[in-house]
Amino acid sequence: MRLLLTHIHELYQTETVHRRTRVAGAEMAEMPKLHNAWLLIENGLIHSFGDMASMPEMHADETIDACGRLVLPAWCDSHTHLVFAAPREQEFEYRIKGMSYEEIARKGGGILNSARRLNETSEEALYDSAYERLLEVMAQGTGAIEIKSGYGLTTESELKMLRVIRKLKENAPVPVKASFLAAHAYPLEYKNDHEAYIKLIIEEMLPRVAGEGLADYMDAFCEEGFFSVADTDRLLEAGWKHGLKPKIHANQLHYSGGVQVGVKHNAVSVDHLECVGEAEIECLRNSNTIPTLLPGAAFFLGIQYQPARKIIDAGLPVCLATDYNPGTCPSGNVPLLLTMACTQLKMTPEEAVHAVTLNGAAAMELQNELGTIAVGKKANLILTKKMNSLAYIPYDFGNNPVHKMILNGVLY
Ligand SMILES: N=CN[C@@H](CCC(=O)O)C(=O)O
Ligand SMILES: [Zn+2]
Repeated sequence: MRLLLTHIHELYQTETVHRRTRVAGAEMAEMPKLHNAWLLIENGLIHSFGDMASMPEMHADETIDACGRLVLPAWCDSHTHLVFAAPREQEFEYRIKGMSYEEIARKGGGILNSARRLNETSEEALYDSAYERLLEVMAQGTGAIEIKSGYGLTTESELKMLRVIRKLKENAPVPVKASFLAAHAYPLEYKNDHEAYIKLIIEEMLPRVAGEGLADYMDAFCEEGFFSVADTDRLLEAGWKHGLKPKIHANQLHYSGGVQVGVKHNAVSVDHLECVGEAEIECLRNSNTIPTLLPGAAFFLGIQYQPARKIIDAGLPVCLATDYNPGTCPSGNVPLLLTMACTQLKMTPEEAVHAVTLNGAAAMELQNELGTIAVGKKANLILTKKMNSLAYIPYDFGNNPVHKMILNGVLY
């Protein structure tokens, strides 16, 4: 099956000779592109592309005139909690009236509230609602996604969540990565015995999760009032023993030491990063760990935004992800995330798009398959509505830039 796109107004993120695995620092502002371009897809992969002026004669099963439209790699959303049982709009109201996220959590709300609801919900119902959400975000441009467990908090419920994610992996037309996040909150029955819950995760849950091949990554919410640096240290070490690389929640609410413990364990990414100073930046500079920023959660909680400029100006890569979850960011809308990144984090449109394409792919270790327009990569692409430039996507806020999605070379 060959699909040909012609007269593409701008084709973004093109790579020819030089293949990049991530983009960092000043390079993030430079977005390679071709004007008035063509692109040929064969059997789900990018076959070739170039200038219309030098387009060779070729056969295609279907040809689309992309005049006036942009083509770019689909978004790679590397941090979500897409599987959940119920929304939490009541906590949203509590916060409007002045309660903080941590206060709500201490009273048994927040993550524990989601865990209660998930325990009462069947695997089938969880799958159906998650699949619906996945279809929604795919229609907004998402072409690869990471999904966490962490609303189970018992062995059976964590396994249930991870099986739902596995089923999504099997059935969705986009790559899905799974992270094991039993260390999301201490269940009430372990409130005064943290050691017993850590033991349960390490000795009972992890061997089963790894044994069934249910997770790609080990996650933990390293934060004051949640999992300490010492807890996280043990959990990440145990994850590695079962072949799970770390990818963790760090420095959302405090300068918690989460970045340092993540880097110590060679985490693929450390995510959130509202609280980042010189020590965290220095630590990241000497690592391969990708700083992943989740401005949607900062927006929705009304807390400080992540210092993206400081991180990029230090020569580091920045990845952006939605954090789609029922508590702190009930939205998986990447175009809206791009607007926040530009208006609040002061990232340029090019930096922001790099952060959710190549760097998003890298934060899921999919940089060799996705994230740029390169020969042999998977054809998961966005064909936009008519627009002039990349900047129009974050500028046109609240609106969906997608005209058609191309996933595995198939039009949606
Ligand atoms: N910060 C921790 N975990 C989620 C929120 C989970 C929840 O409140 O349900 C997050 O990434 O923001
Ligand atoms: Zn999260």
